[in-house]
Amino acid sequence: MGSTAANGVVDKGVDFANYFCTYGFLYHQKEMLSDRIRMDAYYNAIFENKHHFQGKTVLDVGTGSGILAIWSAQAGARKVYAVEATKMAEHALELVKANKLQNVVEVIEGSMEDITLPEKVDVIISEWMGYFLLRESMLDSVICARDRWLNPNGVMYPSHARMWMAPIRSGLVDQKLSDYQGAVQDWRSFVDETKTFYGVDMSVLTNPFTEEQKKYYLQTSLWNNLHPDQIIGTSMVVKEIDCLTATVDDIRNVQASISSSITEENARFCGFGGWFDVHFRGSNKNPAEHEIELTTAPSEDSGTHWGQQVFLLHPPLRVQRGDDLILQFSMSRSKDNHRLMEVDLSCEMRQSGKLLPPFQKKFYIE
Ligand SMILES: C[S@@+](CC[C@H](N)C(=O)[O-])C[C@H]1O[C@@H](n2cnc3c(N)ncnc32)[C@H](O)[C@@H]1O
Repeated sequence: MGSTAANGVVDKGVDFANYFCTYGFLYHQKEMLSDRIRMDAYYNAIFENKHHFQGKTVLDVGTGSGILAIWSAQAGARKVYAVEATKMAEHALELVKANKLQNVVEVIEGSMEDITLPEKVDVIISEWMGYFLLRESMLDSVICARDRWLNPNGVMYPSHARMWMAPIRSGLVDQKLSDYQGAVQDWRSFVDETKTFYGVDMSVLTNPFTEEQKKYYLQTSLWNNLHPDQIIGTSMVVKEIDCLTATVDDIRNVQASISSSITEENARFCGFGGWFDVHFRGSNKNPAEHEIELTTAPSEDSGTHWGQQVFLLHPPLRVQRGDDLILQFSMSRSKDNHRLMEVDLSCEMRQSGKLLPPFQKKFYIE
């Protein structure tokens, strides 16, 4: 069942069952708390910029276990409002008390959109990023909180975000094609057996089954930890977001005309890798003393729980160093679940100065 009705209104009950429920489990919070790159970035952003926190009021949007609220208090905040939609709020409260910060951190169980604070805040901190930055659409809640509760000179943690893409090579392209072919082959045997043993001809469902499997194996983006060697062209910035000024309309549909030059000789172009970074810079009026970056780019020795999203091309193409890829990128929210995304790509390739006909691909970020 989708969480978004035909008129675009989100059904909060379904959204809770589909999206929030996993955040109510400690094992899921632990996964995020164990991501050293994520943790170090937020920790350093707070403790290397204590001037933003000392004596200030802070709002932590989606506090989960309470970690960012606790760090904000330890960095000297006067008051921290820690808002969490799920029952994880109860664990956050226990953790706050166990760390003797209950006089500073107030845990509020409820949806950010529904709750009321007694005052405006100087800092909004949140870890709202999903796969390829915008999956989960949690930034909407942070924007809503900012518009309602941030003081005019307040700062956002993080303050900026970017989406990136680059052409890649990947053996997943062969594996997924083979998985798809195997599923279709298996369906044929299933149709034969059902007719033989149970007297029902299922072949009328062959096309819908094939379409379903095609979407699953060939058009759904994949979580992957890419090695930097798998990148075969220059990286492209797809979207830049200033968290202090962005609106929900700015992020609902992401569109970009971008290009990449192939940097590898005679490479197999298997698709695109997508990732993001965020920065903690404070604001123009109130800059950070130490700017911190959290990147989820392919890395040789360390990865984040976000990994990268891989969009595979079937069939892969042979490319040469100096070839240009000219890309029209469009990402919008899935019609029946605003937290999932659909990506449309149109790609033209200039090989040895010659423009080849464009190809179009549709992908789903599920
Ligand atoms: C990615 S987790 C981050 C948790 C914690 N801040 C951390 O950094 O470890 C996001 C949390 O925000 C909560 N959340 C998402 N949208 C929310 C909303 N609109 N109101 C309140 N909580 C929300 C989720 O339930 C989840 O616990």
